Amino acid sequence: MSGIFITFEGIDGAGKSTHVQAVAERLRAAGREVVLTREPGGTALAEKLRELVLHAPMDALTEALLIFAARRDHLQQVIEPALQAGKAVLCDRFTDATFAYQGAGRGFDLAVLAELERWVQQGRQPDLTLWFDLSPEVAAQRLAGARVPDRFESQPAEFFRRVNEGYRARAEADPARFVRLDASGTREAVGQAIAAALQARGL
Ligand SMILES: Nc1ncnc2c1ncn2[C@@H]1O[C@H](COP(=O)(O)OP(=O)(O)O)[C@@H](O)[C@H]1O
Ligand SMILES: Cc1cn([C@H]2C[C@H](O)[C@@H](COP(=O)(O)OP(=O)(O)O)O2)c(=O)[nH]c1=O
Repeated sequence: MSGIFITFEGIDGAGKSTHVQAVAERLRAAGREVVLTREPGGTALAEKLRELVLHAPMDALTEALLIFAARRDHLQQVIEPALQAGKAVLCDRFTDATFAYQGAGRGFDLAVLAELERWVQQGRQPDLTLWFDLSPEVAAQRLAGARVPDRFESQPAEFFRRVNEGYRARAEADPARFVRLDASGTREAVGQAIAAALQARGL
């Protein structure tokens, strides 16, 4: 069985974590070995970088470099070996998040991000990206009281509107890879849309 790389994307509170497990169970039931991971993070080194990125003040280039450094380690230590071994890798966020948060959200140079993407990923892209498209207002309502906000979650709604539009631009640039989910529906409706998308790809 060949490996498959699926990423989950969307603004904070869009519902990604809620659905990762169900996708894992579906793939396991179909006989696949599944690796569940996340970014920034997924290795000991990348989790240390995650702590810094989420909590230490820094400028935009430093932030982008740390995120891509974490990604490089994650790809080499976890993602690539799992894919070579024929496993399914489910990753809560990947490079589309960098284009959406650092690029569209913070206004960092997209051309520099594209160059870092090329260096770090050497052509590796997810096979499928599930984009949970949700308005910042609904996401904020869902998150209210749910958890302590990190450096990103404490941003104003306008920031998340830009981030969501950043995701839209990435999805429009690569429609074959992306599935846009209307994340404003019930958990059941979103789950059904995900199941349909997986089924359409023979998963
Ligand atoms: N379709 C939905 N309708 C209402 N609440 C939801 C829905 N999906 C998720 N939630 C809730 O919204 C919050 C954020 O969801 P979560 O999956 O943690 O988002 P993310 O991982 O994208 O940040 C959680 O409290 C979750 O239980
Ligand atoms: C992967 C990635 C995440 N982020 C941000 C988005 C999130 O606010 C934060 C952590 O993501 P996430 O794992 O979704 O946090 P949580 O488990 O609290 O939902 O990192 C970036 O800014 N750029 C990136 O490239």
